[in-house]
Amino acid sequence: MIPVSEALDRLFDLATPLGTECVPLADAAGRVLAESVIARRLQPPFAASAMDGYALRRAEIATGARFRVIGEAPAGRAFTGTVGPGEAVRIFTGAPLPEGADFVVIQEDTARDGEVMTITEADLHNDNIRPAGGDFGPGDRIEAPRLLSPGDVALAAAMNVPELVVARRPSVALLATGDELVMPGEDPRPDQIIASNSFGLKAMIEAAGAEARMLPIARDTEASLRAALELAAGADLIVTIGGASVGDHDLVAPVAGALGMERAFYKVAMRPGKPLMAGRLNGSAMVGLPGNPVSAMVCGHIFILPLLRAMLGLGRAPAPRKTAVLGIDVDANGPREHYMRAVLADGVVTPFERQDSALLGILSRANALLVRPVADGPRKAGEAVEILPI
Ligand SMILES: Nc1nc2c(c(=O)[nH]1)N[C@H]1C(S)=C(S)[C@@H](COP(=O)(O)OP(=O)(O)OC[C@H]3O[C@@H](n4cnc5c(N)ncnc54)[C@H](O)[C@@H]3O)O[C@H]1N2
Ligand code: MOO
Repeated sequence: MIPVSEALDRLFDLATPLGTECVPLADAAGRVLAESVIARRLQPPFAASAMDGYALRRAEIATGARFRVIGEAPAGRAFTGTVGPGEAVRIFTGAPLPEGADFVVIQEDTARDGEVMTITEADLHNDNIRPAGGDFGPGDRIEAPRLLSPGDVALAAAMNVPELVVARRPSVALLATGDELVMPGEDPRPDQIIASNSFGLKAMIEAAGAEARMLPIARDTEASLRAALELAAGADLIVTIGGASVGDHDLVAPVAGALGMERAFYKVAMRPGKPLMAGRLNGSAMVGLPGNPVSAMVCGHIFILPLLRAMLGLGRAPAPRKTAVLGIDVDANGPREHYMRAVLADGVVTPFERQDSALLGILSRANALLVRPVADGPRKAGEAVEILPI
């Protein structure tokens, strides 16, 4: 068994760069920016009114002061004249500030009677003007690499950049193994169960910006497993599920080995997830997940997601952790790092009593993993601990 951090390092070594592609802005959110975006314009391109009101000269503002309204400036149509002494232009949010004006009085502080506007309350705190270039200017950048948020996409649009260069999505082949498995919706025999892991992992992998392809379930024979692994050829990452342990029907390691898998590691000091393996098979990275449903999903959080982020160019970093306050006393931990299914509420983390790695009901109710380091002593409620939001 090797420590989780060492397994992760060896896994990152399997990540090869994916190359890039160009996508329209409308499809860019959630992708990883591969080339920095460079603004092509000034924003705002002119000094603009931030409010609906009247543009005029600051020096003339006083309660009761009267102005002649000489024109209108809606957004998208500039007033082309100049505002002189005693004059104001009716202006709307987003419109260019007319020549001669250096202040916008909001309409709530005015009264209007025909062509005459009177200031009912002089408030000089805010000129209500957005300066030209106050947001960004030509050459300003959104730096790559970066997971594009909806806000980033809006910024790139405002920068007048219609297409972005992003990392290609990693392709992941998901291969469930086991004679006991049938697909959801099928009619299982009394000694069979429903294959659930590939569905949870597909959801997790696709949320991370990769493409997951579910292969047909491989049966517990060398021929079936070999045939399924051949179908996975060409994937950036092959993820097998189950058949990783030491039983007579656990064939993933021997079959992958016979097909030429170069092993990076097998067995990690973690709980759940001990029989995890990884390596390289015919140019693809390969991870063999344990079959227990919670083990597979926890290994997904701890290994698959960081690996995908590394492949996407986001760097070699473990799943981000946070600190929380322990809600109950917990016993000492053993020789494997323990990821306990837990509920995090208002900064307090409370692990479930039952931690069997077959319990998907508990995983579904959990929103965090409480991380217990190797050989950690007993901990009391109220102590600070590390957690991983899931
Ligand atoms: N003698 C030992 N036995 C076991 C050890 C050990 O060290 N010595 N390790 C245990 C641990 S820890 C785990 S985890 C499991 C992992 O076993 P496998 O990876 O070989 O997984 P399977 O035996 O194929 O399946 C385990 C369990 O999970 C169910 N399963 C498998 N695939 C799926 C799927 N796609 N969807 C839903 N459920 C699935 C399977 O039916 C079994 O119940 O080994 C322990 N044993
Ligand atoms: O490590 Mo197994 O993955 O505990 O259930």
